[in-house]
Order: sequence, then structure tokens, then C-alpha cells
Amino acid sequence: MITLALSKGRILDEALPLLAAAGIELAEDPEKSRKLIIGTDRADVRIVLVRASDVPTYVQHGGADLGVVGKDTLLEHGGDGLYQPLDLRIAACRMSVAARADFDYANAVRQGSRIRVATKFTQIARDHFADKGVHVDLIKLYGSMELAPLTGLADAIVDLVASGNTLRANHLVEVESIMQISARLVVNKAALKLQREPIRRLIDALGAAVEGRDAGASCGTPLEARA
Ligand SMILES: Nc1ncnc2c1ncn2[C@@H]1O[C@H](COP(=O)(O)OP(=O)(O)OP(=O)(O)O)[C@@H](O)[C@H]1O
Ligand SMILES: O=P(O)(O)OC[C@H]1O[C@H](OP(=O)(O)OP(=O)(O)O)[C@H](O)[C@@H]1O
Repeated sequence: MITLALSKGRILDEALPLLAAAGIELAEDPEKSRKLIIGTDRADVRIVLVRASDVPTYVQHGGADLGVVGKDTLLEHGGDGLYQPLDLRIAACRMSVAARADFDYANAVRQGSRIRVATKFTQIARDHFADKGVHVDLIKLYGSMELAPLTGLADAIVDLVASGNTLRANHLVEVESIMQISARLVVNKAALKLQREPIRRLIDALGAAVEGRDAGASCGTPLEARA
């Protein structure tokens, strides 16, 4: 049996078409069911539903053989015991620094001021500001980061940005992009040794599904617009 960990919401929504293209259909709709273990049309593959931030933990400790997880979550957790064979290019967004329009971030950086930064992504933020040589006081939050600069809790935030709608709705501006983010397939290293053939086949099928989807998406796009 191969166990794949997924989280409900955007990862599940965007992973399902890839799984289908790789020949795996879920036996029931996870958004409608309260079940946490969902079978598939393949007797040797099952899905476990966990919180997005728990996916690396499940895979690292063998609660699942594989998982789909955002690069942000993976960097925060650390990659110990995990093999990362595929960028699935789903749940795409970027990690950015944002602040109120009246906070002069560039000037604060230039002056060497200490900046108060609120974020759920403390590891990524710490590494980013250390690389830049910027002094920061990090304030750990678990959600609604956008509120922090509006209430005076922080000068800036480090958060995920996709359309930019959340920042705009809260009158914040993106002042620096840290990195592009997308979801990765992660595999338990020990499981890969023990079940090499079936797991390898699944990785290859998902890799082909990603390539097929992206080749299909670029068909019909004018050549000059293709990346
Ligand atoms: N607005 C967005 N657009 C596209 N991808 C996103 C967006 N926000 C987050 N993501 C990506 O999707 C992943 C899963 O996000 P999701 O909102 O489902 O879980 P979460 O709320 O961050 O996790 P948890 O429930 O464990 O706190 C994130 O880790 C990130 O990689
Ligand atoms: O640029 P946008 O398209 O507005 O997307 C960015 C928002 O998406 C994520 O939140 P999400 O919707 O996942 O809510 P959550 O963090 O509360 O789960 C992220 O934390 C931002 O708030």
C-alpha cells in the first residue's frame, strides 16, 4: 500500500487533476466526506487528509509515504528525511514583504533601522533578512498577518501573495519579493528504498502529468507569450 498525504483546499483541488492524469481517481469526494483516509480506484494507493503544515511531519515520520506540500511549508519544516523529486507547479504564489504605504521600507533598510516584522514564516523571514543584513524583530503569528501593520503590531509582514487582492483590500503594498512558491511532491526516503518500484512509477506518472498539463497549457498561447 502506498499512502499519499494531501491537505484539503487549494492543494487537494489542484492535485486531483494531476492524480487523475497519473491514473488515480479518489473513491469519494474528500470535501464532502468526514473521512480522513480515502481509497482510490487503485487497490495499492490511498490518500490521507492532513493539515497543510502537517504534511512534512507525516511523510518524514512514515505516517505517509508521499505528500504534496507548499515550498513555504517545506522550508519552515526543514527537509530532513524527505526526498523532493518533483515541483508540481500547483498552488503557485510568492513570498513577499509587505507594509503600509506610509512606511518607507527601503529607507528603513538603508538607515539600518530595526524593523518589526510579523509572520507565520519565521524561518524564511529570518534567512531572508539575515542574507540582506537587515535587523528585524520577528513576531510569530498563525494567520491574518495583514492585520499586524494596520494595528501597529508590526512595521511589515512576510506573507504569501498570489493575486494581490488581500494586500489591496487591507491597504498594504508589496515592497519586496522573497521567492516564488509552488507545491512539491515529497517522499519518505526510507519508503523509497523499501517500495522503490511502485513509488518510482508513481513519481514518473505524476512527472509526466505535470509536463503534459504544462505542454497543453502552452498550446494555443502565442509563441512570444510562452515562457
Ligand atoms: N493565495 C494563494 N494562492 C496560491 N497558493 C497559495 C495561496 N496561499 C497559499 N498557497 C499555497 O498553498 C499551500 C496551502 O495553503 P492552505 O491555505 O491550504 O493551507 P494553510 O492554511 O497555509 O495551512 P494550515 O492549515 O496548515 O495552517 C501554502 O503552503 C502555499 O504554498
Ligand atoms: O494575493 P491573494 O490572491 O489575495 O492571496 C494571498 C492570501 O492567500 C493566503 O491566505 P489564504 O487564502 O490561504 O487564507 P489563510 O492564510 O487564512 O488560509 C495568504 O496567506 C494571503 O493572505
